[in-house]
Amino acid sequence: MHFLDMLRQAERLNDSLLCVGLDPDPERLPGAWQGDASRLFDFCAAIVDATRDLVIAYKPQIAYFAAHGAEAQLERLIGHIRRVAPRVPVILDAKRGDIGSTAEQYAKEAFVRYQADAVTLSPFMGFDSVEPYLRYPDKGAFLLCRTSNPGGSDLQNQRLADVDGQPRVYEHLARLAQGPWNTNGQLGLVVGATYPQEIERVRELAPTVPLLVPGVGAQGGDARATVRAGYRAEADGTPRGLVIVNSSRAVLYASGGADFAAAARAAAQATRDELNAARR
Ligand SMILES: O=C(O)c1cc(=O)[nH]c(=O)n1[C@@H]1O[C@H](COP(=O)(O)O)[C@@H](O)[C@H]1O
Repeated sequence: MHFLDMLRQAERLNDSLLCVGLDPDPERLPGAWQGDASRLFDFCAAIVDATRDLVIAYKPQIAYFAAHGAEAQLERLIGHIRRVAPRVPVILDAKRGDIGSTAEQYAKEAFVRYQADAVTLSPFMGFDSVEPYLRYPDKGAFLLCRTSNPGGSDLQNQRLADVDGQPRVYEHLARLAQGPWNTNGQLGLVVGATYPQEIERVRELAPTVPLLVPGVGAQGGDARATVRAGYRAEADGTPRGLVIVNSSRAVLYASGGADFAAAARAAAQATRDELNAARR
């Protein structure tokens, strides 16, 4: 199934725009697991079990596993998501971006090794660094566009003097992702919840691509403003412009105690409801 169809299906199934980010920091694991990197799978699997009917997607961040030599736990975790939430897509947050021949290897890593449904990419090196991912016709690729961190504006907000209308870098990128780069409808864009006005601008320039929006919860982004700026429904209620709103730490570490999974569920439910309230 094409990644976009999978997203739409999960959105309907769980009535949700919430993506739970799986960023397990050993130092923040609950109770006796604290500091034990062999428990990353156990922790994340418990979070998935507690939230699987509340989410449009899961987004494991590869660095949290690779930093601890825990890639096998990431593979196991994605297998676990397949078993307990087979209709929820997995976005591998890898933020890759390299020349074509190396990108071929990264694409294989994301889509063959980890069996992810989509990946995050830095578009800084241009279209030939993105194209190898598009050779997997059912998979998605989210290009960093206007990121949630303050330093995102250092480059992304600069104007391009040589392009018609002198757009900002992120505006130019939104146009490319909606048009010439989106050869098979596989592209999405990453826009931070911390900048709702820029989400609105990206949605204007890229009316139909899915937007992955991190930054609610721990980074303080506004959930309602995010949905109002980025979500677009068709007349029959079918989403035309989807937003996938990620929250990681605010869900994962809602409690540091034995009730961590129940607390994660409550946090996820509250965020899902807040997002839904904004689109109705
Ligand atoms: O690509 C991303 O997912 C991403 C882009 C961005 O602009 N900002 C951003 O925070 N992220 C990721 O989204 C997650 C945010 O985590 P929390 O701030 O804990 O919700 C982390 O995994 C970040 O790496």
